[in-house]
Amino acid sequence: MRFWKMQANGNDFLIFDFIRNPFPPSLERLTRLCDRRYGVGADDILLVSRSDIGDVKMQVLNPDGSIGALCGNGLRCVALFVWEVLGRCRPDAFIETDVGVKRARLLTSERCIETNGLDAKLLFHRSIFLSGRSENVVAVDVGVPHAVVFVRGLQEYPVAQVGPMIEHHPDFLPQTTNVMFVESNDEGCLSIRSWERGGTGESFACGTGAIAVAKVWNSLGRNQPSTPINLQFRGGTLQACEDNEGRFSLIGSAQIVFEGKTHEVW
Ligand SMILES: N[C@@H](CCC[C@H](N)C(=O)O)C(=O)O
Repeated sequence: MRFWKMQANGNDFLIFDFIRNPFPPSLERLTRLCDRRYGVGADDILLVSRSDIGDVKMQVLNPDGSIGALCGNGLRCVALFVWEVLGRCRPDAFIETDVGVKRARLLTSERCIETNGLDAKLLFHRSIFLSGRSENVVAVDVGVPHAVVFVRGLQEYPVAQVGPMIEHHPDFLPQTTNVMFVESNDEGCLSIRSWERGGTGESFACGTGAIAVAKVWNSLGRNQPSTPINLQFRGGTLQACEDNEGRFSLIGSAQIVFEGKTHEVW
């Protein structure tokens, strides 16, 4: 089966075209391809299928087989797929997700893609206790759940240890949560390391995570809504901006890395 390996700010995906492939393999077989040694390697699988209300529908499949209702970086990859692979007209793409139709727009001057209409809702702010430490966490719903944690010494922070503890913490039940570890410098610039739920682990960027952090930062009065915020991830910078109605736009890059075909006995 054909697939497209894509990346958006280092958050990498395998895209499968369920529009032109009438006999897709099982989801279990697809997720095995996320493995970086036994498969192709990807943070998530993105399934592109027909939509009655948008250009295409995007479904997000995590490496452990769970479903994500939205993927901020994935939206830009699917928009590029709609333009480059499906050959639809630019500069807009309307992508159906489990949390509504999102618009993507090519910004030719910057070779970037902007997505719009992304909602973020603050849920709770509390201290949570983990083995031997406690962290202040702000929970934000961006279609998928996020926990935003401000830390010091981000580059040395034990993301791989603390990430899974917060991901599976009982305060987030019945769901698990993505976790954004954030450090602000003296000038108010925000650096983020993202821990993604569902078997992904630490990723190089997270689009919905960028919006969660921007929402918290605006709600703390550290930035005026309608003023764009730059969020520095390991995989590069994403720009988020909240409009008057509290909805976000997100700007970042996306790229098709290569096209492949799985072996018949895979
Ligand atoms: N694994 C996430 C969905 C993917 C989030 C993504 N990387 C993004 O850019 O927003 C989940 O199941 O919540």
